[in-house]
Amino acid sequence: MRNGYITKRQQNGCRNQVVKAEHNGQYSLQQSYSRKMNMYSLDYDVPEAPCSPPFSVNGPSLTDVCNGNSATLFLSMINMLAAYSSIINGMCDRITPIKRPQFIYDFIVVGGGAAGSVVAARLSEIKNWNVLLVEAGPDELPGMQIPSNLQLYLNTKLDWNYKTTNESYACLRYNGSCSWPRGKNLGGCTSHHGMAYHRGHAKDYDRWMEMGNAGWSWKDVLPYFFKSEDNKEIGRIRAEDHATGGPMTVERFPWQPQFAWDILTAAKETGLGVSEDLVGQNITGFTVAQTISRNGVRLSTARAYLWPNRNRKNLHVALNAIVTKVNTMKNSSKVKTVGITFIMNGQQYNVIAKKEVILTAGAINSPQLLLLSGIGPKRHLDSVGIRTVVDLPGVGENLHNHASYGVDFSLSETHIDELNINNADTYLYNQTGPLASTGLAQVTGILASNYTTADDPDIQFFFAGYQAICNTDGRIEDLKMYDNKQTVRFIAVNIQTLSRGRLILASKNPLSPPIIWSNDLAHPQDRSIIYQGIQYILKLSQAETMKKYNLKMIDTIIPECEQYKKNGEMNYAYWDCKFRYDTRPENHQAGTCKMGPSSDPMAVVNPALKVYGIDGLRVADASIMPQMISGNPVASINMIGERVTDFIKNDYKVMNN
Ligand SMILES: Cc1cc2nc3c(=O)[nH]c(=O)nc-3n(C[C@H](O)[C@H](O)[C@H](O)COP(=O)(O)OP(=O)(O)OC[C@H]3O[C@@H](n4cnc5c(N)ncnc54)[C@H](O)[C@@H]3O)c2cc1C
Repeated sequence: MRNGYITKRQQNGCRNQVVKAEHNGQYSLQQSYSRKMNMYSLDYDVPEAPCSPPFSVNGPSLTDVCNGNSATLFLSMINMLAAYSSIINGMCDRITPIKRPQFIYDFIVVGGGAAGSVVAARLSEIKNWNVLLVEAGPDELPGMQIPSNLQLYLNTKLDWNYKTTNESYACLRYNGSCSWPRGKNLGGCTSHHGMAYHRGHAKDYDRWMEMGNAGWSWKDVLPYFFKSEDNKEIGRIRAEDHATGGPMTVERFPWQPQFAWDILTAAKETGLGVSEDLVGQNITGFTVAQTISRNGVRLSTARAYLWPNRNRKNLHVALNAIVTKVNTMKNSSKVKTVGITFIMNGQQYNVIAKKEVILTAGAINSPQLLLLSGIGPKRHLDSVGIRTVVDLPGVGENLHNHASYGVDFSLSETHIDELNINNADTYLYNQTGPLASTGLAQVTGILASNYTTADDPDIQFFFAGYQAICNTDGRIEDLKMYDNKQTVRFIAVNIQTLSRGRLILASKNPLSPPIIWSNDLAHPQDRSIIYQGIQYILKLSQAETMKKYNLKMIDTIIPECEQYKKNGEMNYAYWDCKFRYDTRPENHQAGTCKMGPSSDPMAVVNPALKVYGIDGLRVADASIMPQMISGNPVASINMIGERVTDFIKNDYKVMNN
């Protein structure tokens, strides 16, 4: 039976059933929980289905990523039921990885994240093109599909675990080293991210055009956002701003805590404004975000683009396969891409790309791979003993990210754990309730500081709290509880970063992480924008609607910053110090393989995303953005994936067949 597995006890007609199997892979924990015994039974049958086994993917389970305590059995039950649910875990829809590659492909795509999944899926639409997608990590795990588990698998082996170094203006509490998590699995960061759907706005892309990138204006890119989108909320939001029928489902989570709606009321009361749709008519204000999810289940880009095409004979996916080099050949004055080298299951493969290699390994790994392949600044390559193939000074430069600061408030209400038996039961049964959401992380807002105008806003707001997540014992940054009270976090993000850092190789060992220097917050305007965001946050927290919660700001003491307080007053100098000590790097890194015209000596790719000075090699991910867009970037990176495949199809004069 494909869906809905029956337990042994059900088959035996036993009254005290353990796992109540529902239709279509939906389950209920309710009757499996013996209140008297205060424990769960783990009695179940393995399904007889022509699908991959639910635990075929090796990786941490919920019990591994949560703090081991009395809830262990409860967590392992959720993990198991999620794994066996075809709706949540989709074991009948997943791709089957190859055991070994062919010797030659038409196209090789490196990295299966927000861009790579799109590129591999779209290229393999052409039946006579053979496509290999190579991903360093494994497939996504069952527990990752539950929205409330946002970030839960970071800082495990499914994370590249990058750390920046030598920061003078950021993360000073951690000796100038910021944590930069990056997904190392099929889906890349889209299997870990907050799922908020945003596109930036018209001015972002028009700025790219002004930098010399013809064909990237808002008018040019909008059709590609539409191509990937399947919006489920047309009616509540305007049809002309959205599209249906694409692979990326965009919806709202089915559950919001009351506090989420109260933030919107507070925004109205304080004149900060509310928007029904931040990518529609009103690009500023506060809103409950639309999310990239499908019926209450996370929708990574791999799930959206690759899973439906799992049966294509011309699409091969290699997992746990780390690319170590792009191989090139010099013929008179021309350099040409030959293929790649990668390591899978301890074995090294050299695979040829007949047409092109497309790097979609993200803002850290794409430039790292170029450098390892001898494409980058000659002086740096000489210093690590790599022969220069193309002297391209911009590789690894122009690194930037969004940075933010979060203010915590404790509420008068007692903390209630949203991860409880009833909510888990609701989720497993019909993918609704708190587990089908990210709590307050689904609320966002966008406003303009006094450096800009409302049509080009530069501050975004995120929130945290009311998330049905287990205790990770500090492995990821948890919201702390104070006096057993509910706690919430209001975060102000600068979304128009002026500071720039760089990334270089630590050595020529492809498995060593690069040296990353973000230089976050070095530009005073970047800190000043966050400060203006904090003033909006304080205003919001004092709104009439918020009074019932009796919000109390938790002002964590940073000894180095106390000197700036004047008569206890939290002035600009004090906040400025706090931003530098307790910096919150967002996860929107970009710019390290900058797109630009040939006249720009720091450009790495041209507007068709071809790497300068070499044939048959493109980069298409967050690294090509000359300036990160002013919002959450996944939809924009999907758009880049859609665009590059159209560039390629045009170059080869092919139509989909
Ligand atoms: C915790 C978190 C929350 C976020 N929240 C949001 C949000 O709510 N909304 C939003 O829009 N964005 C969000 N983001 C940002 C967004 O997820 C990233 O910007 C986006 O996924 C980057 O896309 P990419 O294709 O450039 O890289 P990735 O998605 O990271 O994909 C790169 C892939 O390449 C693989 N790879 C790297 N090197 C190699 C190699 N040598 N060989 C083989 N494979 C390799 C990686 O393993 C990875 O799978 C969030 C990110 C994080 C981490």
